[in-house]
Amino acid sequence: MKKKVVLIGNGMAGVSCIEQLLKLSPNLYDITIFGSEPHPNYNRILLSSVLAGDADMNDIVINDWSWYEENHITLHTGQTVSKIDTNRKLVRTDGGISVPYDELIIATGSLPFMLPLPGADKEGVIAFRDIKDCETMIETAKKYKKAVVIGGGLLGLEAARGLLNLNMEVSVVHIHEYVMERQLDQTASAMLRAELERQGMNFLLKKNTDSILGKKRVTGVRFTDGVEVDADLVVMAVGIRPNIALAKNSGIEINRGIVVNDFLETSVPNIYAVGECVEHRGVAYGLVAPLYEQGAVLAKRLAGIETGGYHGSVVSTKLKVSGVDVFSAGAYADGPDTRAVRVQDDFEGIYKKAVIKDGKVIGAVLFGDISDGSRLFAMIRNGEDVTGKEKEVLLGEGGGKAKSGVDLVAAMSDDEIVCGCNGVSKGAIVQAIQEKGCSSINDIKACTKASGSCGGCKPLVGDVLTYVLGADGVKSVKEGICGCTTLGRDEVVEAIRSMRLTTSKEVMNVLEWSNTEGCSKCRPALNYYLGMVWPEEHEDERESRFVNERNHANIQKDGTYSVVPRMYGGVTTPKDLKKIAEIAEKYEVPLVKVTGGQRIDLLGVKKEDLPGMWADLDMPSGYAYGKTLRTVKTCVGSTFCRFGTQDSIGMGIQLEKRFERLNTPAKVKMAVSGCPRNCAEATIKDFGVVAIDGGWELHVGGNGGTKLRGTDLLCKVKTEEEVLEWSGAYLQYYRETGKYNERTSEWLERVGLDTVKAALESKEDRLALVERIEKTLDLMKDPWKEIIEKQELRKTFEPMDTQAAQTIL
Ligand SMILES: Cc1cc2nc3c(=O)[nH]c(=O)nc-3n(C[C@H](O)[C@H](O)[C@H](O)COP(=O)(O)OP(=O)(O)OC[C@H]3O[C@@H](n4cnc5c(N)ncnc54)[C@H](O)[C@@H]3O)c2cc1C
Ligand SMILES: NC(=O)c1ccc[n+]([C@@H]2O[C@H](COP(=O)([O-])OP(=O)(O)OC[C@H]3O[C@@H](n4cnc5c(N)ncnc54)[C@H](O)[C@@H]3O)[C@@H](O)[C@H]2O)c1
Ligand code: SF4
Ligand code: FES
Repeated sequence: MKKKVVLIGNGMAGVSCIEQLLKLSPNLYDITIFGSEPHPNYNRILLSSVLAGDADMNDIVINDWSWYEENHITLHTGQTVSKIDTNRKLVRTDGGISVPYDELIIATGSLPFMLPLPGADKEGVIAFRDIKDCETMIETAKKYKKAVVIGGGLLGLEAARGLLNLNMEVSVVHIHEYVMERQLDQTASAMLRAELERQGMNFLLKKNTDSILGKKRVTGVRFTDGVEVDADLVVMAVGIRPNIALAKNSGIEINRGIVVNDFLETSVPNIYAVGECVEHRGVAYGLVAPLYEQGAVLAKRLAGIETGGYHGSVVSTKLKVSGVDVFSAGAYADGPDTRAVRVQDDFEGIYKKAVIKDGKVIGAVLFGDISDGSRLFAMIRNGEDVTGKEKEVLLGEGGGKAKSGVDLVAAMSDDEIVCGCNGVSKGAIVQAIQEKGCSSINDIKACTKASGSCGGCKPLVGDVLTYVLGADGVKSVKEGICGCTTLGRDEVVEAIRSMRLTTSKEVMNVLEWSNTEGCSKCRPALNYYLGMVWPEEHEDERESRFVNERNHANIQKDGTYSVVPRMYGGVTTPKDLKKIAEIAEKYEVPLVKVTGGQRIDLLGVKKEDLPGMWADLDMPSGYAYGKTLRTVKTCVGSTFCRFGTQDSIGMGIQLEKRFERLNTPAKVKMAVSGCPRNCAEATIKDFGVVAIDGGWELHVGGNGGTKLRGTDLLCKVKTEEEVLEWSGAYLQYYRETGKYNERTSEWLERVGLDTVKAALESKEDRLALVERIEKTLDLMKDPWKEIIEKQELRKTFEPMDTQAAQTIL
């Protein structure tokens, strides 16, 4: 009869150990696994990517249900082991299941540390540890606006970025002056904070939380200095504690974690422990790479294969926030007996530091350019002597660094881990290249999962490829528009054009999307690109749009909507005002507000009231919700103002009537000022028109939002017809070359003003662009009218549908 091995904890470390064991000795044991969570084994690391919208829950499963079946593993999910009877060698769960073991592995992970604050038990106060927490945040963001993340470490910052992507306002509360102080020095930390602030994160530094405010649900946070901030959601990310209660109650020796020796043996015979619950040589790890190393040693031990044991790990980390490159490894802090080589380039926003002690690199911090990360990490782990060539560690000699990445790969043993997040060794990657024909980082990702999580090992995976195939044999890697494809925006649009693809399904099939359903990132993008290339042939895929664009109204924090009717150029009439007032009364609208774009906003409307209200209003949609032309703001201009040189109202109305309903990569705002005093603030708009003597100045690429940008002058023209021609050509060029979700301010910086000017310079080119934009504009219909008229669309606004509609994305 086979011996019985039982694993407590269906998480990353324990299951990885079982995977290794199955590889070494597939038939040695009867295997039983218990997991408290109701899911099969998944990649916890990627919860940050799910929250940020870069991955779906399906993408993060490491071993699905069938894997357990195929390997004859008995899996009990939703079962927490509550007792280990070490005398009778039995485990018992809270659900009443009792199973005997010959060998027992405890891999219960960690518990998030929840600050024991008054009010911490209120609704809306959560940790970020598992799928449930991630789902709670996604759901909360649909209804609420303000999030406070307590803790500016890796987890807190990744949670904050995800919540920003979910359109929440996010404040990060940190107890120290510098965020990520456990991984970064002050210079790198300050650079990181500046970048995250630019992305829209708000920081409350040197703040100690005193209490959580609110009745049943959280409404705010108070600090010990008396300051209070509003909060609809509080995420605590202030560290973790090894989950040791079960071991403790079973008489197993614990300290901070479950104490193990180099062979992962606990104080009780036949009981082992791996993962975050473990304390080895006084260290409890909180990153997966060491846990995989522990698992590999334990697997050998259980398989009866000789092993030198586990001797501890040096760790490296990379923050998984898009647009930010931060890397930290080893002992990064300066000490009395350390010296450092530093490179700082304020122009490019790059900072690199290698800490050296006794001739060896013992730690590194990189910001802005982390391409040296894996090379430095290998040097730290190998303990290579760099005496006399310390500067070359970062600066290189004659262009080359002390040792190239490929040299370092050559010196690595096959067992050494290249991808810490997924536990992939150099040997496994070499095998995938030699036996499965992998020749790019993406091939390796598909075959072995290496580089698929934090991405920090990409340079090292690249070095392994170069080491095996030579520089010419490696296919270059590019980032796809989302995790479902390796194709970039231009390639996808080109394929849509040349292969005449007209639906998202076709694109995903023909271009071999890895996830055949797409994800929340690519689905709306494809819908836009298809509509842009094939305005007549492509049928708008309503289900691919975000909730606001599906419902043609802006969802508010309490789940109600706001209604903004179109008012061309910000001009209204007493008749329309009376009508709006009556409708506001009829539907008991709680708030009527004039917007920044000179429109009237009716806030707090129930979803089921929307179609009726639109019908009563009988006005076009103001599109206050869409990736389209929002408003054309105007000043009073020459009609009334004594400084006005041109009719800015008339010009604004013409522009708005012409481009309303146009789908654009991101929202577009316009303004027209009647003279250079610029009362309509045209120079912070996507397209701003400013009247001058004898003509108009056309300004482009402005943005008054979080990433403030003043416009660039595109050109000066004389007539209103020219304004319409240039604006049409400009918008169409943006539509055809912009990335989905890219505002004109970002697009202009990417493609360059000179490129745009060159594209619009000749009248012939302008007219061709105008002809294409007109073709699209001719097809646009008012969405409110359409919903009022079509019963099947109207139905989706009935109360029963609310839940179903909201779970689509
Ligand atoms: C959002 C997020 C992002 C992260 N990003 C990174 C990253 O980029 N890089 C990195 O290296 N690390 C990262 N980490 C940390 C990494 O996920 C952990 O180090 C790793 O998951 C720990 O593995 P483990 O198996 O020890 O514990 P876990 O993965 O927590 O697994 C333990 C499992 O045991 C179950 N369990 C506990 N007690 C019992 C019981 N009595 N009976 C049955 N089941 C039980 C738990 O429910 C859990 O499912 C991240 C963590 C989070 C939360
Ligand atoms: N990219 C990655 O590698 C990654 C991402 C997420 C999580 N993780 C891991 O998950 C675990 C949990 O992450 P974490 O960031 O919670 O842990 P952490 O211990 O790394 O950071 C917690 C942070 O919270 C701060 N803090 C403590 N008390 C506070 C208070 N009262 N108010 C405000 N700030 C306070 C600390 O100064 C610290 O910087 C860690 O092991 C981490 O390594 C890793
Ligand atoms: S921009 Fe000039 S024309 Fe327009 S309101 Fe201001 S001062 Fe008058
Ligand atoms: S180390 Fe994170 S993906 Fe490889």
